[in-house]
Amino acid sequence: MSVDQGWPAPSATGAVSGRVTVPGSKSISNRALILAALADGPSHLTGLLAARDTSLMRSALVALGVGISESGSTVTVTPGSLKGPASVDCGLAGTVMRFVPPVAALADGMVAFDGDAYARERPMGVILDALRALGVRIDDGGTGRMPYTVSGTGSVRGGTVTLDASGSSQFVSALLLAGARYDAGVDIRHDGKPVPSQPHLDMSVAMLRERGVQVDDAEPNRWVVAPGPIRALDTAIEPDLSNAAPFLAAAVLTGGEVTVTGWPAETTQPGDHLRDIFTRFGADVTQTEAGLTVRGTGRIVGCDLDLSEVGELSPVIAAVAAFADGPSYLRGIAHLRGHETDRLAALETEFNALGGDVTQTADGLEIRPKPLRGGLFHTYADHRMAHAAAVLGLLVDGLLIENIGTTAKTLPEFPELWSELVS
Ligand SMILES: O=C(O)C1=C[C@@H](OP(=O)(O)O)[C@@H](O)[C@H](O)C1
Ligand SMILES: C=C(OP(=O)(O)O)C(=O)O
Repeated sequence: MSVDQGWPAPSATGAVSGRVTVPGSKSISNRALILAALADGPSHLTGLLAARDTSLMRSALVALGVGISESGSTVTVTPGSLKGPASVDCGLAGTVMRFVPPVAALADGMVAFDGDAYARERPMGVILDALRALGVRIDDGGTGRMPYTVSGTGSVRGGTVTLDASGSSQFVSALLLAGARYDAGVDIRHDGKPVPSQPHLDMSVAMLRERGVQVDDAEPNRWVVAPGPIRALDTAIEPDLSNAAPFLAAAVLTGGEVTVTGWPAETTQPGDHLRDIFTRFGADVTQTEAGLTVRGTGRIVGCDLDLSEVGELSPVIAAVAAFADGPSYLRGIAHLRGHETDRLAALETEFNALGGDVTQTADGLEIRPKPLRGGLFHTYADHRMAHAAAVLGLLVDGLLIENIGTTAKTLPEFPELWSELVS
């Protein structure tokens, strides 16, 4: 086995400026695939992300009996009768390991789930218990973790379920996406500390409503999905605004100007919060028909930010904060310990290994800027750790990113797009 010497992160020789087009949103793509698979007819999807997480989702749905074909840039999803036996590889994709079991519960037969080694560490018990409460047979050997099997009978009773989704919004989204197809629909009640990632919940609800599903989310911490058909819908997937973060950060840190094309005027994506976040760090942000433009002003202001709604942005935000004029406090992100890796521990360890001064708190990170030196930055199979490392590498000579290929989880083109923009 060859030893990974690390990918030399390009350093910025001046202000980084340019235009970037990022591919489709992971979160919208995987929701669109699930909803099309459960719909009342074929759906045509354009702009679907082609990356590891979406390819795992496609394979999972095909294994269950869904037809998926591709012609040019259009992916056609044709619902089929859902059947086991089948095996699903979840990789490290939260959207596959959480969103597919409620779909597999509708299949007739047994569906076995497994994934990457670290996927077994990611929290799963809440969604498995919720499915059990809705009448689904699940065997996880009593672990509450992967691997597990879902043994369906072709229908799910559904009804009311109470769960604690403070560990991940995906537990709620998973039930929302399939719930209309359950006999009694689903009435989800959250009981616990606040549910993170509100934009992702809004995304699930909005995408269901676009397909004619009745969802009542008027009461806090409760979502009621009426039973009924999910209408097929031809739709274009928005660019992934969270994956735009490192490119825009390059402008903030180098006093450059970067435009991300096709930024939607309205969206439920958490990445839209970057407009506000980068403004708070001191950048100029403008949105036009051409896209979103971020211009670095030469001043990077230390910030106190509650990132609970937009946790997936945290690694890149932490990298920007490492060069600010004062300390930054990132709060509300304890649930990042259950992401691709324990992101709070990973960011603390890797930034400090370069000479940084980062401390984990109970629910976030304190980042006190210090001069950083080069070295090998470990990425823990986490695409967003790689993005954070690339951002640091702009201003730190000799930074090597271990396993840059991990960016294929949601943006396989990252190394090329990054090199093109920075050099
Ligand atoms: O529903 C989704 O598509 C996602 C929800 C969020 O999960 P958590 O609520 O577990 O953070 C987010 O971090 C993840 O990248 C994608
Ligand atoms: C947390 C993330 O992914 P997942 O969908 O695997 O949970 C992420 O992309 O930052």
